[in-house]
Amino acid sequence: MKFVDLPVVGAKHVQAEPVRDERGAFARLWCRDEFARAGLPGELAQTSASFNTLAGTLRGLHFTWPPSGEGKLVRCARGRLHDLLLDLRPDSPSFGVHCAVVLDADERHAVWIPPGVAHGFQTLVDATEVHYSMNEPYRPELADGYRHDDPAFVALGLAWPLPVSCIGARDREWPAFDVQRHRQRWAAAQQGAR
Ligand SMILES: Cc1cn([C@H]2C[C@H](O)[C@@H](COP(=O)(O)OP(=O)(O)O[C@H]3O[C@H](C)C(=O)[C@H](O)[C@H]3O)O2)c(=O)[nH]c1=O
Repeated sequence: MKFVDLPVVGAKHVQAEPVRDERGAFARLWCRDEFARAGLPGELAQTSASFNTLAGTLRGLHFTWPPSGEGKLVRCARGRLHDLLLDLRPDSPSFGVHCAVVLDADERHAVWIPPGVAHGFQTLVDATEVHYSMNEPYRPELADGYRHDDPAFVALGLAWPLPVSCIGARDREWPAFDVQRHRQRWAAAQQGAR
């Protein structure tokens, strides 16, 4: 595997390196020691999958408050998707930075999303399946989100490749992002964890 830094500090594009032969190919998708050497958690706690019927389906933007240490390795298991990260960690050098990677099932690459970084994706073809591997169990009480088209993010240049064909009610109704309020909640969550 190759680990390529993304503009969001700590995020990586994890590129599979298939070994091909007459039968097809073989590729390692996760390795405790290789991940540890790349500075990523060397253990996994949960894996999940989402099944998305229509091209243009949008899920996100989701993140977790401190003290969550939940990072996500996101992979496209079928189809293609536009995978987007937005750094919502006020103490990060890349706070407010967003970036996106196209994940295609045929390439078998993945994206590592560090804890506290908002994640969303939009499917680019019908019947796209997304697999998640998390290094900590899901903690719903720390999970939160903002709208994919929040004006504050649009002002940062955040955009999506297709018109949204399908989006869940919760993802339509997240509160507006306010940077001061976000910073305050983040600091309070960090204090509460101490
Ligand atoms: C994440 C998660 C969810 N759930 C339950 C909670 C809901 O009842 C149901 C669907 O959850 P949610 O609507 O959050 O699923 P998505 O909207 O697909 O969110 C996912 O896609 C976005 C882009 C992400 O980055 C999130 O990490 C990931 O949760 O599964 C669980 O039981 N365990 C879990 O780990």
